[in-house]
Amino acid sequence: MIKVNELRKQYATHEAVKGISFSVAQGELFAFLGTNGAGKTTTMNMLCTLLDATSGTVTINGHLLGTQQGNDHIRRSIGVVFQQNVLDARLTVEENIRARAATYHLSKDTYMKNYAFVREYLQLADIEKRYYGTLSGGQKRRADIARALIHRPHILFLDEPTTGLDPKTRQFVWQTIKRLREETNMTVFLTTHYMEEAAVADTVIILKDGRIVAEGTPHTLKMMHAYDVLTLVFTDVMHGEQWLRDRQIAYDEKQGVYTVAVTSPLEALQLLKQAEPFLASFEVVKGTMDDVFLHVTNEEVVSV
Ligand SMILES: Nc1ncnc2c1ncn2[C@@H]1O[C@H](COP(=O)(O)OP(=O)(O)OP(=O)(O)O)[C@@H](O)[C@H]1O
Repeated sequence: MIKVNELRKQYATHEAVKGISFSVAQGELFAFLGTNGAGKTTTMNMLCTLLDATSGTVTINGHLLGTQQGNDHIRRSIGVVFQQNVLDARLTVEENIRARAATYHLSKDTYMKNYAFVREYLQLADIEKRYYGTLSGGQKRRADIARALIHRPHILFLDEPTTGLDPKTRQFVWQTIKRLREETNMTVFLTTHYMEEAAVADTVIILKDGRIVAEGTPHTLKMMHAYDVLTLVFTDVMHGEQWLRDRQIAYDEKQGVYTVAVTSPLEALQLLKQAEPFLASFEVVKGTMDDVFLHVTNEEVVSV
């Protein structure tokens, strides 16, 4: 659905995107992560035809970005939800969506059908007649997503869609995205700072200073860059410490709790079997996408 090759963006003296390449398959949930200022929004704006690339090639849904005709086709193929709310505060939600639909020259029948679709998916019944400017942040987000979907695009771009929302609204946004993907096979390109959102993506890319520093499934990234942690409390501390030292197991100790990094739950199990005679309690804590993010953004460039 999306193919990006050696994409670059130079702003005056600053190169914000430094030759990145990746592809996104149809129906994929693709998470684009990065430190502040890494170039996520710049990349997304280039893919959405809002910003000219300095160099590189991009095809979206088979259309080449950068030509008038290609950009027109791409705009019809994509829906975009921006970080900031972009609807007109003085119009109602339905008027905003209708105004958007007009830019795609949808027939009346198609508009009615598509409106019924977004009204149901985004639960607009209680807000469609209200002025956009009077809505809460969560209600605005529902309207923003409905507007992005009114022409039934194949690909939905979401730039930090849940930032600043309460947990219930975040959950609603996520359930809606999940449903859209399951029921319409929509491709979703997402930028986010919430690692738990990235953990459910099919593919994750992590950007730092305009370069890709990691790419893979959440599972492979966690295998490579996050450790599971085994915590141990010993009944017999002397014996426990001696056992760790004898086996040359690196550990941290805080207030009688010993922490050991393990590569898998199976390794934890093997250690637990050995330590069982002098063990009071234990816990295995799984590595997270947070660990991955911190690891790859604090260290040297890592290719996965
Ligand atoms: N119009 C512009 N002119 C000059 N520099 C810009 C412009 N827009 C962005 N930049 C710079 O380019 C870099 C990338 O910015 P961008 O907004 O793409 O990052 P981001 O990854 O989306 O960050 P954040 O997570 O903070 O939203 C930053 O250093 C930013 O200051």
